[in-house]
Amino acid sequence: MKELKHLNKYFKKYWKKLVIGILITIIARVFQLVLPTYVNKSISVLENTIGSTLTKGEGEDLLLQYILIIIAAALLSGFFTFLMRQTIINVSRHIEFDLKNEVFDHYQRLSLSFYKQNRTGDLMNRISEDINQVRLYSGPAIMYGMQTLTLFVCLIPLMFIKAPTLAMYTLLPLPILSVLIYQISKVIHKRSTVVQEYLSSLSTFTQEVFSGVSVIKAYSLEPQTNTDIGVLALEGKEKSMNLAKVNAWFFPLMILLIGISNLFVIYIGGKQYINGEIGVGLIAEFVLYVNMLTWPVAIVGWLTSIIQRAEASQKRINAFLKEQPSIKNTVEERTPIFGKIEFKNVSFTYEDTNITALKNISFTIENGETVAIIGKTGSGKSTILDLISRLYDVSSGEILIDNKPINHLNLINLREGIGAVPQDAFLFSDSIKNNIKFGKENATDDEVITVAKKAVVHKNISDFAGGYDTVLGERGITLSGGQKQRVSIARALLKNPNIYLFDDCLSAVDTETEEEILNNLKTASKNRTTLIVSHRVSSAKNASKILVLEDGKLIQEGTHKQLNSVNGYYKELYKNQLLEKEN
Ligand SMILES: Nc1ncnc2c1ncn2[C@@H]1O[C@H](COP(=O)(O)OP(=O)(O)OP(=O)(O)O)[C@@H](O)[C@H]1O
Repeated sequence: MKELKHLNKYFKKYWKKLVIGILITIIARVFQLVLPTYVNKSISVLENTIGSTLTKGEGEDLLLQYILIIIAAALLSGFFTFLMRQTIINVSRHIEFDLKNEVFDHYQRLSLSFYKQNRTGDLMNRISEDINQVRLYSGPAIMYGMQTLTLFVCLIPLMFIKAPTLAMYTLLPLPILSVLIYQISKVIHKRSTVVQEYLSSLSTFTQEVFSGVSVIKAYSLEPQTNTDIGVLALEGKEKSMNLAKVNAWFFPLMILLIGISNLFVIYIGGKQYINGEIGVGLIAEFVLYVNMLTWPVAIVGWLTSIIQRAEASQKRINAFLKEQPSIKNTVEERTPIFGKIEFKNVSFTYEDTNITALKNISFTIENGETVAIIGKTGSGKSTILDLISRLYDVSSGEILIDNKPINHLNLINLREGIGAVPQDAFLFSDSIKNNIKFGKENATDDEVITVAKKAVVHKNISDFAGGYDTVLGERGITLSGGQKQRVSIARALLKNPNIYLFDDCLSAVDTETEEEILNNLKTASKNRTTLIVSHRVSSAKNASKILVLEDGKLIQEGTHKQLNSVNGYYKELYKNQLLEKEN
């Protein structure tokens, strides 16, 4: 129950509704108790009418009266049962909603490294399936628990008062039932955890298949994918069958033990009736009690299993809630940024792979300067941009923005001041307009069109039947790689930040369009610090400074002219790219 303490704050929040719900549960059960007593009384009326203690008319009147009482009590019990669900189950839905929001908010606060370390399927499972298990505890478990408790407290003493010997024999098999159900529930819990884990890996697998469907089709991997899913499905079938086998014991066992209890009532009650110790109506009353008690007794075992499952699920949820973002905003006051960037002996190692992506890098970019970063693939270019956005913190050395250590800046202001265009542009399943407006929610249509023109994508967008309202992604059209990159550039331009980070975002456009965009960027990013990561010299040559990286080290630094005048990586690259162009 240690893990479930996390829910106490929600129980406190909804305590009024919960208390009302519990009171209603008690009232509903008390009305239910009327039925057996009045069935007993009705049978006694029949006995007395046949035995001529009552006249036929009196008997019929009393019978009608009792039947009306039974109907009224049943209606009232039904009404309160309805109210009980409306309150307690409602509370559990509120708790589910709050917990989902809490987990989602927390997910959003966590750093990029958390997402690299955990599978998407697992993140989704904890926020959906695990929270659902917890909901069963916070609603149905409380409701059935209260029902059971009320029945036990009211019914068992009542039975002992009415017929102690009969009560003892009747109740004898019920603890056995409870223990058996508990044991079965334990096995059910174990096996359903296995099924749950399997479902989690199945959803991760299918999600990956659907996301990578174009690769699967391009490589004709459908048969292999089918075989893989077939193997997974078979494994799932076996696990579900194991669960079904143990589930199958649940109801037969219950019916067997109710049967035994009923036999006791009829046999022991019958003997007591023959001896004149009790009336025949009491036997009927006790048969009804047995049936009323069976489900609550079984539920004791079931509740234990629900609580265990909820505990396990809450443990998984708490594990993520305890995760602290590795990048934290420790500065409350606003620190708008202007654009000077300085790297001082910066080294950076990715914790998960232990790859040292940057080794002792130092450079300064003045406010409003345009700098290009060039280097072989994997040389650490994107890592430099990620460190400027503080997606990661340096392992050693220091980054200064406007002469202040980067971690002394308000993280939100820092990121607000940066317009980043990543290498693999990500667009949401929404209209093109909204995708661009992601950079500035309240932008006008004219502003959107202006930046789209600067990113040289306006014509492409206008050619679509839906224009800027064309929906992208799963629900709509797919843009080409170059179009995506340009929409992504338009998004950053709309933000109008003080620092632009363009990560190889012109790689999928032809050189003419590249030239046009670069010219537009020159005016758009005037007086804005701009970093352009590229493999092409054409993107870099006009920068006021070019940084050349190799294997995480800064091997050359200077203008196009300077670097071209000395032998080295840059001159070689320029020569090769010129040759390529001529050919
Ligand atoms: N999130 C990550 N986790 C672990 N290692 C990473 C991560 N991102 C990059 N790396 C590793 O760090 C090194 C530098 O990667 P980086 O992406 O900075 O290179 P790059 O110069 O931008 O390459 P490219 O030109 O191919 O984009 C590579 O060896 C890469 O495998």
